[in-house]
Amino acid sequence: MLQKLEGLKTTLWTGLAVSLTFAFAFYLQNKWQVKLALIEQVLYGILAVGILFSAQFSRTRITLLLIALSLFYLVKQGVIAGNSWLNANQQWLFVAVIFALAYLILIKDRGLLSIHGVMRLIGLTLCLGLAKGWLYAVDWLVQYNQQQPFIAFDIGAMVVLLPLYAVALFILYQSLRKPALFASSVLTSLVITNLFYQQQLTMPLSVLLSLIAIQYILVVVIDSYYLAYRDELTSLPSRRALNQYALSLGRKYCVAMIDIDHFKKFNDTYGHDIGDQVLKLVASKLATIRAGGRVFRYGGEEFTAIFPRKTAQDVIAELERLRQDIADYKIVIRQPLRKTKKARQGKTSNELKTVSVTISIGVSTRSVKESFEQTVKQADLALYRAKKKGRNNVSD
Ligand SMILES: Nc1nc2c(ncn2[C@@H]2O[C@H](COP(=O)(O)OP(=O)(O)OP(=O)(O)O)[C@@H](O)[C@H]2O)c(=O)[nH]1
Repeated sequence: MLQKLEGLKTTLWTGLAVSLTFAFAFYLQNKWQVKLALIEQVLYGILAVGILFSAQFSRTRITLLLIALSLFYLVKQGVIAGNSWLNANQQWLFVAVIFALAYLILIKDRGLLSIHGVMRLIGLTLCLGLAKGWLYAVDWLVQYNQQQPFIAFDIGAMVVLLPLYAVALFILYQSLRKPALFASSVLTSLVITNLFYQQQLTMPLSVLLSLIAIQYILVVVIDSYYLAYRDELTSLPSRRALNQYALSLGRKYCVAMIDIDHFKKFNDTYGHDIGDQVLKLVASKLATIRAGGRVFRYGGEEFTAIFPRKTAQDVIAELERLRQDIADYKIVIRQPLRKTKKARQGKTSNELKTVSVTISIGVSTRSVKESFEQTVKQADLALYRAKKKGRNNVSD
């Protein structure tokens, strides 16, 4: 049910933003070429800020990535010994980084200074081992193929490309499946790092790493913003965003309170998970609001629409359109057959069922000297009247 590419938008936006940043960097290279020495110094600051900032926000995976970038840069700059070892093991380390990125996509952000942190370090060490094993395996295959040819193509040439494409496809899939800025950013970094490694992208290491590190810092900033102001389930702006928005309203506006009818019964019949999916669908319909309105998730199965510079009379037609749109929407759900023998045996049911929900709406125009909270209260009373009138209607 509802198998959509929910992360498509985030993936495309991230790809576009990163491509534009790099295009811009190329366009402006005359400007920064002369300041390379400064960029090399500033990068230390960017990396340090990124590590502290991401750690503060418990974005462990980003902290780990930035620590790895810092170590790499310190070695490359000769601050830490090991550059010749790095060059000699370039291929191995690159494959290990590819595996490590896939690993980071699979795990969750957990406290670094805890048992989880130790587990993550073990996981990353395993990636190094896995990469070594892969190189040995390919070596062995190449030798075996020379003695008894059984593979038509040059497998040796695929030693990096094969894991790279496999992991890139895996991360692309994860990134498209659900909106996740982290996965989308890792994907773009993987593409960029590969272009750099293949020498198709020529720019100083310090500039490349600065752009990548800034990208990860932005991921933390944007994700934190969304965490604070977006409702996680519906992706609509949250109650906090509503309160913030209310402060920017002028004297003339109207408020609509929107509530799903008999949602408790719906949850009881189909289960909380299906209830969640339906909430998401209703929210996505409400997000198509016109007439200059903005919709927020007020809480539970209640939403609020604000129309600046409008009266209730101006927006009733639009609210009616939304109400009708949702009432007409046939939602296909996969109903679990909990009581059947098949279900008891742990087999999932494939029974598809079409359901629909309705909404009731109460709308109120702000009166002179009325506070935002008072207008919301009036809209709530109108909603109560809509429910009393039999639900699935708009009341003012
Ligand atoms: N699945 C799901 N259910 C939720 C969520 N938030 C609130 N609910 C449920 O929404 C239901 C609200 O029920 P009520 O306030 O009694 O109202 P109602 O059943 O919609 O009936 P009317 O509003 O009178 O039409 C409760 O069962 C809550 O558990 C959520 O995020 N997900």
